[in-house]
Amino acid sequence: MNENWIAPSILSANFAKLGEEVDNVLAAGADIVHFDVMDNHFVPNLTIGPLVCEALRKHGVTAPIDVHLMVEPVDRLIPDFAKAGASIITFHPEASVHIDRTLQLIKDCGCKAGLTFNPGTPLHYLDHIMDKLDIILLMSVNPGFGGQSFIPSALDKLRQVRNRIDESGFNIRLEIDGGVNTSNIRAIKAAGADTFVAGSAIFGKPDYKKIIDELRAEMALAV
Ligand SMILES: O=C(CO)[C@@H](O)[C@H](O)COP(=O)(O)O
Ligand SMILES: [Fe+2]
Repeated sequence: MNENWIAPSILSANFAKLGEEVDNVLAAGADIVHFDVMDNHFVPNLTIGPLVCEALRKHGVTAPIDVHLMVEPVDRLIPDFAKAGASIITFHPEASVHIDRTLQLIKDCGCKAGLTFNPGTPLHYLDHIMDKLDIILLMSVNPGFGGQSFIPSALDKLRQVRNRIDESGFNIRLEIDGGVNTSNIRAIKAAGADTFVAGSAIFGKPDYKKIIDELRAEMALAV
């Protein structure tokens, strides 16, 4: 697997042919599948649940599925997503009453666990739980919709989290989600991200291999 992961957000895919869309982005060089779950309560939109995750597995998708839960409450969906084939499950601290318990639940279900931060969510939620994290997801848009513009303050937040990860000594991936495209991925990489969600930037283009190659080429220029 590549060191830096490109994670197409299927929120921007054509849902009428989702299996084919996922096959195509993976064949084009994507590393993992980013799966946005919205409940019209925690965020003002409604998307897909465990049945769709299971359907992708039954369709033959073997790549890691990165489930980004934007739901509240969060705990009762975790076993369902694990059974449906999720590989990584992240949730927002505001959606869990007991963050440590929710992280442990994800791990007990056999998945990699992560915490997701909205642009305005403080990083103190990282205190005391770094040892339970496999991934930290920083949102660079407010959650709920694809196709929004990258919020520049996310770059400083990325640098802060990169420092915290490096100082902790734990092996934790750092994922960025929202408004990622060829014009900003170099700065995002330089700020410390290693996992790059991109929805509209990839599914909005006719040639998935061309855009994924372009994203990787830009990323490689980061210093
Ligand atoms: O979680 C979310 C939105 O809430 C994201 O995963 C978006 O779906 C990313 O889409 P783009 O901003 O890349 O179009
Ligand atoms: Fe997402």
